[in-house]
Amino acid sequence: MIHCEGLMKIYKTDDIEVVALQGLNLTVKQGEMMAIIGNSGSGKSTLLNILGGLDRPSAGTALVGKWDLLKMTKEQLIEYKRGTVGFIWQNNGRNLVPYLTSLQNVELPMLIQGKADRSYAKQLLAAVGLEHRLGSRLTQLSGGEQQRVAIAISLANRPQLVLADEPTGSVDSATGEQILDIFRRLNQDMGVTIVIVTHDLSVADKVDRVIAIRDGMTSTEWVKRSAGEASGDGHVEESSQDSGNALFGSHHEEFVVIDRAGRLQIPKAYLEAMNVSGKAVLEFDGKRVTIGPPEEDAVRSEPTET
Ligand SMILES: Nc1ncnc2c1ncn2[C@@H]1O[C@H](COP(=O)(O)OP(=O)(O)OP(=O)(O)O)[C@@H](O)[C@H]1O
Repeated sequence: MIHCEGLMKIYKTDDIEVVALQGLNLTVKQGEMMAIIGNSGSGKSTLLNILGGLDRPSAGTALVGKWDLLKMTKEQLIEYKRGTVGFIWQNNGRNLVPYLTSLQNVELPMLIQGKADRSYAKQLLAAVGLEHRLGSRLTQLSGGEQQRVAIAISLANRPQLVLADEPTGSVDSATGEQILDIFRRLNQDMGVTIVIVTHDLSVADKVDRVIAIRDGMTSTEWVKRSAGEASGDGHVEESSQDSGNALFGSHHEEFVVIDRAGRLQIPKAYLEAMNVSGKAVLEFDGKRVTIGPPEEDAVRSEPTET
């Protein structure tokens, strides 16, 4: 469904250039529900905006379904935004028209497309548990209910892909959980691919896969283990918070992402602990690669006896 390779985004202002994505690789399968996490400024929103057709990539490959996001014309971009992809923002104001009812809000994108379908709009509101609030104006709905209307709106034009930017960011944790359960149901029932960008680590339990972005590149990936695997021998390797292993415990298997050119990101904490900067020594024993400081640095960093 999504294939990004070597994706670059450079923002140019008068006198500076900001490299927001620097060769990012990402593949998302059709029908997958996954999350992207990362520190502030790591490039999550930039990636989501590119996938949503709201921003243009600078270079690389970005394919979504049949669309090539680097080569699309303006007209194709409009068609893509209306028909292929649905977007949910943290800030409801961007999703919803406050003086319309829930039902009118869901019908609006259909009308813009010239494809009014009241019964499908009702069906979507029922799917998010709001069949009893069809005629309510948005001001009469709670934050969580408004977010559910936003989910129904994102599905109005039957997109194959839904992108959600911090969908649980402005609701309490119980409501956040409900929203994620709705996503999961829609993902299973309608087969829609869902990509969630979030700071909320509890999202990990609700998705198939979590990918971390660091400095504009995908760095680490956690894949949810099946119930049998998770209970296995219960052995979980401990490592620093920065590597992320401690984030999701034994329910997820952690992988480092290696791009086609063989590049990977080593967590800063590991490099500092090894006293490695600039260059390192790699050893391969036929099965595993070990990385360490160059010999003279290793000797220098060893404690001296007195
Ligand atoms: N329109 C823009 N013009 C210039 N720089 C930008 C622009 N948008 C984002 N950036 C920069 O690109 C980098 C990535 O920003 P981005 O918003 O994608 O990060 P993020 O991971 O979504 O952060 P947050 O979690 O805080 O939303 C940051 O250094 C940011 O300052």
